[in-house]
Amino acid sequence: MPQIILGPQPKKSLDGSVKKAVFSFLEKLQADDTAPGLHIEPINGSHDPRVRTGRVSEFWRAVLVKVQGGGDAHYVYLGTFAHDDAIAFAKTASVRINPRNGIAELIQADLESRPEPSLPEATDTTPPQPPTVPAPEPLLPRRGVSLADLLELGIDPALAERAAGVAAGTETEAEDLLLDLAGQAEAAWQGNALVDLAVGTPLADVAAKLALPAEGPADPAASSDDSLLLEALQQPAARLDFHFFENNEELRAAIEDDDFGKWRVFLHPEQRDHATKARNGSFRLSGGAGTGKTVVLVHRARHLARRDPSARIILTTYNRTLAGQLVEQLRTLDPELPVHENLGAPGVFVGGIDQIARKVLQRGTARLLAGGDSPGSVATVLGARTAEVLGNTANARWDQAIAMVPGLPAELRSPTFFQAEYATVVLPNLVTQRDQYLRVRRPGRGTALSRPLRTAVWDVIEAYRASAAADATTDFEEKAMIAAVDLDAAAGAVVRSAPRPADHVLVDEGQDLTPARLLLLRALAEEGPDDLFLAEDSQQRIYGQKIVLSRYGINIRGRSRRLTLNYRTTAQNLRYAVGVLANEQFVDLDDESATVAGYRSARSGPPVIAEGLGSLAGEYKEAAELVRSWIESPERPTKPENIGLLVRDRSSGNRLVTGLAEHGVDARFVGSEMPAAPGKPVVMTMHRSKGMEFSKVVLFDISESSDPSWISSLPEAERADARLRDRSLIYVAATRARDELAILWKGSPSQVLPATTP
Ligand SMILES: Nc1ncnc2c1ncn2[C@@H]1O[C@H](COP(=O)(O)OP(=O)(O)OP(=O)(O)O)[C@@H](O)[C@H]1O
Repeated sequence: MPQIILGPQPKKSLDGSVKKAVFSFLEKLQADDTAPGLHIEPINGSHDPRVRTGRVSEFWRAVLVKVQGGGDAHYVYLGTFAHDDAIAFAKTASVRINPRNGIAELIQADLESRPEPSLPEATDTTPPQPPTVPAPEPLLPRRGVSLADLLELGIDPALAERAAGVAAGTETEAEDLLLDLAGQAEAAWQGNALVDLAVGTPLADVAAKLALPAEGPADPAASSDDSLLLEALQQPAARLDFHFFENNEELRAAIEDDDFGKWRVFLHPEQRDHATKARNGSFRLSGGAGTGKTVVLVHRARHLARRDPSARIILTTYNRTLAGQLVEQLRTLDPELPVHENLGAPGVFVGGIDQIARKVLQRGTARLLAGGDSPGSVATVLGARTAEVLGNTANARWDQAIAMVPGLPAELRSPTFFQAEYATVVLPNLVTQRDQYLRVRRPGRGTALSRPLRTAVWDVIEAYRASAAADATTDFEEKAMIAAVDLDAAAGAVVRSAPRPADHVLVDEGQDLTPARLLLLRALAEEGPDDLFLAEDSQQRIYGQKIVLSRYGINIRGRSRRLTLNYRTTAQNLRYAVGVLANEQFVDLDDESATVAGYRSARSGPPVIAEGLGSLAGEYKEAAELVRSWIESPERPTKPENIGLLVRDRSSGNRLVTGLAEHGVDARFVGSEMPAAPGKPVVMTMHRSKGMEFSKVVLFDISESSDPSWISSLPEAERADARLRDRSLIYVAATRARDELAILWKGSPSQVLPATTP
C-alpha cells in the first residue's frame, strides 16, 4: 500500500471543505494510487522527475513527490493549491539529498542551480583601503565560523553567503538579524543550525545537536536513487520537515485540524533522541522554559508503551492540574495509548505525585500498621500513632504548634521555616525521636540551630504531630514519605508482598519535588535500566528547597542532558524573562551550576511592553485596553481565552476581574475549582500558570509595593533562597507568553524586573 509522508506545508491555511477533500484524496491515494479519479500525473518540464500533481477537486490540485524505494510507493505531500499555482510550484519543487550531509530537503529548483559563492582567495595582495566609518565585522566570522564552514555544514549556498555576512552595530542586533535569516531557511534543519550559531553554539555542537551525518552520499547522483532518498528522509534532521504517517487518524488530524500540534510529529533530533533512547539507569533532562521537556516525556511514555505493551509506566508531575494536561497531551499524541489511573497496571498511569502517594496508602493498609517485628510504615515515619492517615492536616496546624512553644525565638516563628525543616530534614531522615533530631545532619539548610534551638524546634514538631495524630490526619509530605517507606517495605520483605508498581517512571517539573516525593518516586520502580526519567528546570523552582537527587537514592552519574531551543516564546520575550533571572546563581538537581547558555528562541515578535502606571486603577484601565486591543486587532485577533492575566495571589485576581469588568472586559478567575471558560480572558495566579501557555500574557501589578512580604518573616539565612524563588516565579510567568508579553506596575517596578526592555 502506498505510504503518505507529510512534507513542509505552505503557510496559508485551506478552508475546511478543501481540507476534507484533501484528506479524502490522500486516503484514496493511500489505498490505491492507480485509482483513475486521482489523476496522479507527472508535470512536463518539472525540475524533479518524481514530482506529481493529483486532482483534489475541479479547482484544487495536490503537489506530491513520488518515491518508489524497494517496495511500496511513498508520496511526499507538499500541499494543495489552485490549479495554476500547483503547476507552477510543481515545476520547481524538488526533494533532494543534501550533498554535504545526506539530509533530505525540499528546495526550489532555481536555488539549487545557483552557483556556490566563491570563497575569498587566501593570497589576496591588494592593499586594503582604510574605510571612513569602520564597518562592523560580520558576526559569524568574528566567532570563528566562516562561509566555508557553513557550506561544509550543508547550508544552502545563497543562505550561507547571507548568514556569513550578517553584521550590525551591536552583537544583539546582529544575532537578531541572523535569527530573522534563520526564519527564511527553506529546510527546517538549516534554520535550526543558524539559530544555534546565532546564540554562539560551537560549530561542532551544531552538527551534533542536529545529528547531521558527517558526510553526504558518495555518489553525487544519489538523489535520483529512491532507496537512498527514503533513507535520507528518515534522518533525524530531515524529520524536522518530513513525517511518515502511522495511521489514518494522524493523517486526518494533520490535514484537517489547524491546531494539529507540530510537536506531535516534528521533533527536534535531540528531542527524538531523548524520547526513544534506552538508558542504563536514571536520567535527568533539564532545559529552560518552553524547550519541550513535557513534549519529550509524552513521546517517551508512548515509546516505552509501544516497546513493551506489558510495561507499567507512570507519568507524573507536581500536581493534578498539570497531570490533567499530560493526559490530554497523551490522548492527542496517540488516542490508542492505554492511559489509566490504575496504579500498577500495564500501560500509562498518569497522576499527580500526591495522588500516587494516596493510592499507595489506600492499598497498603496492612503494612501501615505494626505487625510481627515491624513497627509499620506509619510509625517508621511518624512514631507511634494511629494508622489512619488519609485525612489532610489543616495548614493552620503549624501556626498552632508554634504558638504552643513560647520559648521559640522570633525569627523561627514562621510556618514556612517549619515546613521546610520538616520536609527536608525530619521526614527524609525518618526522625521520630528528640535525640535523633538533636543529632541529625541538616545539609543545605540555611539557618544553623544550636542544641537549645533544636530542642525548641523539636517541641513544635512534636506538638504538630500530636495534633495531627489526634485528628487522624497527615500532610502531603508525610503521605509521600509513608508511601515510600511502605513500597520499600513491600519490595524488601523476605516474601515480597507486592511488586513495585512501575517499570518506568517519567517525571515532569522535577525541580519542585520535595525529598519525600523524590523518595516516593525512587520507590515506585526497581533500580535498573530506564527506571526514572526526570525533566526539570532549576530556574523554575517556585516551591520547596534546593535539593540534590543523589541524596535520595536517584543516581544520575553523567546521565543528564539539557535542551536549549525554546519553542514557545519569541526571542524578545525570552530575553526579558532571562533578564528577570539576572545573574543569580542557580543550582541544578545534581548540585551543579545551572546556566542559560545557548538558551534561544527561533521566533521573533513585537517588543515586550513594560509600563509603570500611577495607581492600581490605572493598571486596571491599561490591562483592559491591552486585552481589548488584542481581541479586536483587525490583522490578528486573539481568542479571549488565549489571553492570560497573571497575578500574585487570588485576592488580587478577584479584584482584577472586577477592575476589568469596570472597563468592559469580561474576564474569569481560574483556580482549582474554577475552570477556564471559552470566550473569556483568563485571570490566574502566577503559581498556577506553571506549565501552561497563552498567546498574550499580562503580568499584572509587578510593583515594588506588591513584592511578597512573607519573605521578611523568614530567618535571615533563608531569605536569599526565597527571593530567588520569587525571581523564578516571575520568570515562569513571563515564559507563559507565546507571542506577546506585557508587564504592568504602579509606582516603582518590582526589584526583580530587568532595568531595560529588549
Ligand atoms: N518539536 C516541536 N515542534 C513544535 N512545537 C514544539 C516542539 N517541541 C515543543 N513544542 C511546543 O513548545 C511549547 C513548549 O513545550 P513544552 O511545554 O513541552 O516545554 P517545557 O520545556 O515543558 O516548558 P515549561 O518548562 O515552560 O513547562 C509547547 O507549545 C509545545 O507544543
